[in-house]
Amino acid sequence: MVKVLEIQRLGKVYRGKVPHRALDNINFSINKGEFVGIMGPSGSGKTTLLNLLATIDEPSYGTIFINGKNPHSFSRNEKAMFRRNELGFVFQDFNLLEMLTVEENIILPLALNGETQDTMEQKLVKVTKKLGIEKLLNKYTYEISGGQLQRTAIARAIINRPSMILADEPTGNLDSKASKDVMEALSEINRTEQTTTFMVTHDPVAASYCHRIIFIKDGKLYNEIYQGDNRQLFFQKILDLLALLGGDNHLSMPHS
Ligand SMILES: Nc1ncnc2c1ncn2[C@@H]1O[C@H](COP(=O)(O)OP(=O)(O)OP(=O)(O)O)[C@@H](O)[C@H]1O
Repeated sequence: MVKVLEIQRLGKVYRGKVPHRALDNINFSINKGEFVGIMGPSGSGKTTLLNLLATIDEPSYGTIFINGKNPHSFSRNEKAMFRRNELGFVFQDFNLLEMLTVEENIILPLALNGETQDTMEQKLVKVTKKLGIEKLLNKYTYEISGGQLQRTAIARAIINRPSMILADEPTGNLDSKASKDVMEALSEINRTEQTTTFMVTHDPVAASYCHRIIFIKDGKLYNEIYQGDNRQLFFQKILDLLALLGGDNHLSMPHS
């Protein structure tokens, strides 16, 4: 198994009048092609962990290897290149640019890398077909629905074929129908492209699409569970663990 992510003894202490240990001795790894979710109560350290993986914040101790590289040992410019080439980001509020069309938003990472018009066109066609948004290319972001916005953001995240997608509450701003569309799109991409995906979520239905969920509490690993082949049972296990954790769970059932 190729490890795309390896986290060793990772810790983060926020310095302040009263220092706060937001992450404490975290160890885990993610294999190529895995779809892993992270859940935990508010304040448990999920965003902190995501920020460290995204290289926008520095660990206090421990190491992170992504694709065998330790991006925290890089210079500022190298980190920016690393983010652009190795990571794809999907956010709760989409982070698309309003003054650009769907097409322009999606090809932005390629344009920044100086790719040719032909290459951009080829990659655009492939990725937008996969996400079922090929008819929306000339629309502006205010002309499309939440689910379509998130599928556009996913297209932008994967067009460079990153080593890993980091998704931060990708269904947080969506109704249940759009959430289902987005989670099915992420699953399909994970399955067909072997895109390793790491997702923070509070939503147990979204989480039930993952192969594995890691639970954290007070900055420490608490438990992890695997989907197996029964998503309904996995969903129930997620609810049970959230109840144990004292997490906020939505008591809706997964869509079949
Ligand atoms: N910049 C900061 N300075 C000091 N403390 C911080 C900072 N950022 C986060 N914290 C603290 O670290 C802990 C973990 O926060 P974090 O945002 O990672 O939690 P979370 O699991 O993402 O929460 P939520 O689900 O509410 O988004 C919290 O107690 C928070 O108050």
